[in-house]
Amino acid sequence: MTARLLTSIGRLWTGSEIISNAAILISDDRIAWVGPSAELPRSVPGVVDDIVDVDLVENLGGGLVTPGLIDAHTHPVYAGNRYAELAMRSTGLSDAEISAAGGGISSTITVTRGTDPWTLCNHVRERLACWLQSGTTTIEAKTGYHLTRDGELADVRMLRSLENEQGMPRVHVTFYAAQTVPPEYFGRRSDYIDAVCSWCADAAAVGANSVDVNCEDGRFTEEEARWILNAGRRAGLLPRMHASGNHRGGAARVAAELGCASADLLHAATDEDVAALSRGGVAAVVTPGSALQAGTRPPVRALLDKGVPVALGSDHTPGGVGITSMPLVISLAVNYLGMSIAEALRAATLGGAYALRAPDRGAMVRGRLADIVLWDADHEGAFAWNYGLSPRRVWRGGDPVAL
Ligand SMILES: N=CN[C@@H](CCC(=O)O)C(=O)O
Repeated sequence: MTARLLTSIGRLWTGSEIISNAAILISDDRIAWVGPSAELPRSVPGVVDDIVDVDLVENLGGGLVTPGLIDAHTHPVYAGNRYAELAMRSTGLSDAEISAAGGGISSTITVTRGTDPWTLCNHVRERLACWLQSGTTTIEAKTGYHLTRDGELADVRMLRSLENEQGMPRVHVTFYAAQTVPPEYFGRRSDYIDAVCSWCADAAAVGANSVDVNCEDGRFTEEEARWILNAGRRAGLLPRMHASGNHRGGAARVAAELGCASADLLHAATDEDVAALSRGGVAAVVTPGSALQAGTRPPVRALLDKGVPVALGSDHTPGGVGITSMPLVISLAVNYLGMSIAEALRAATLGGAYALRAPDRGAMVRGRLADIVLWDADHEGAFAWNYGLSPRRVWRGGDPVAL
C-alpha cells in the first residue's frame, strides 16, 4: 500500500464545502482522509500508524483543489472534420441545405467508416488526452459514427482499452448506434431498429456501460426509443436519451417513464419535462456549449429548483462544438446559463457521477477515487473569469498525470 499526503492546499472544494489550508491523505488510488491540515490525525487506521511514515509528502503551496471534473456527454469517436460545413452554417445555410451539399452526420459516418482502426484510434487517443490535460478525469464517450455492428463494437472495445493507457481519462462507454438511421437502411428503418436492439447484448459483452437514443426530430420516435432502450436495459446497459434538444416535446417525459439514467441536452425542455425528470430521479445533462451555438438555454434554474440532479457535458461532436475543456463548460454554465459557481462545480463533479451512476468519484470524501485537480487559481471564482482555467497538477487514482 502506498500512502501520499498532499498538504498546504489553500482552498479545497470537497463537493459540499470549502476547507481552507487543507490536506488530503491518499491510500493507493483512494482518498483516505480530507480536512484542515491542523486536524490531520497522527494515525489513520489501515493506512498509516504514524503520519510521519507516509511514502510521500507534497506541499502544494496554496492554490485551489477540486475533485477531478466529469464530462457527462461527449462524442469523440470519429474521423475527419466538418469545418467547411460550419463555415456554410455561419453564412445562414440550413441543415437541409448543408445535407444536400454533402454535409451533416452522414459525411462523418462515411469518413469514419473509411478510416482504418489504428488511425481512428490515434485520433481518439489525441482527443481523449485533451480532457485529462484540462482537468477532466472521467468522460462519458459515445460511439455512433460507424452504425454497423462490427464498427460500433470495435468503437466500444477501443474506448475500453484506451482508458487503461497512460494519459487517458476514465471512460464511461455509451453504445450509440441509435444516433441516426444510416443510409443503407433508408426505407427500412424498422430493420435497423431491430438490428440495434440485437446489438445491445454484444455491446454490453465488450464493455459498454450505457445505451443512448437520439429522440429528436428526424431521428427516432418515442416508441422506437422505448424499444431500443428496453433492449439495452435487458442487456444490462444504463439507458440514457438525447431529449428535447429541439422543439419536439415529450422525449424527456419518456426518459423519465423509462427510468433513464440521464436525459441530455434539454435545450427546449418544458416545465412538464422538468417535473417528470424530477419525479423519475433522472439526471439532466446540460451542455452549455451546444446550447450557446443553438441559441437556446435549457431551463437550468427550474431543474435545480425542482431538485433534478444536474450534470454538465461538453457535447463534443464533429458537427457541433469541439470543446474538450470542462473548465470552459463551467464558465459557460455560469456566464451563459446563470448557474452559480458552486452549482456549476457540483454539476461538473457530483452531478456527473450521478448521471454516470459512478458513486466512487466526484467528491473529495474518504473512500472515493483520488481523482484530484490543483488549479492555476486561488479561488473557484476564477472559473467564471477564465474561459478555460488551466490545471497546475492532476492526479488520476492518486497517480500524478504528466501535463
Ligand atoms: N449532441 C448531439 N449531437 C448530434 C449531432 C452529431 C453530429 O452532428 O455529428 C447527435 O447526437 O446526433
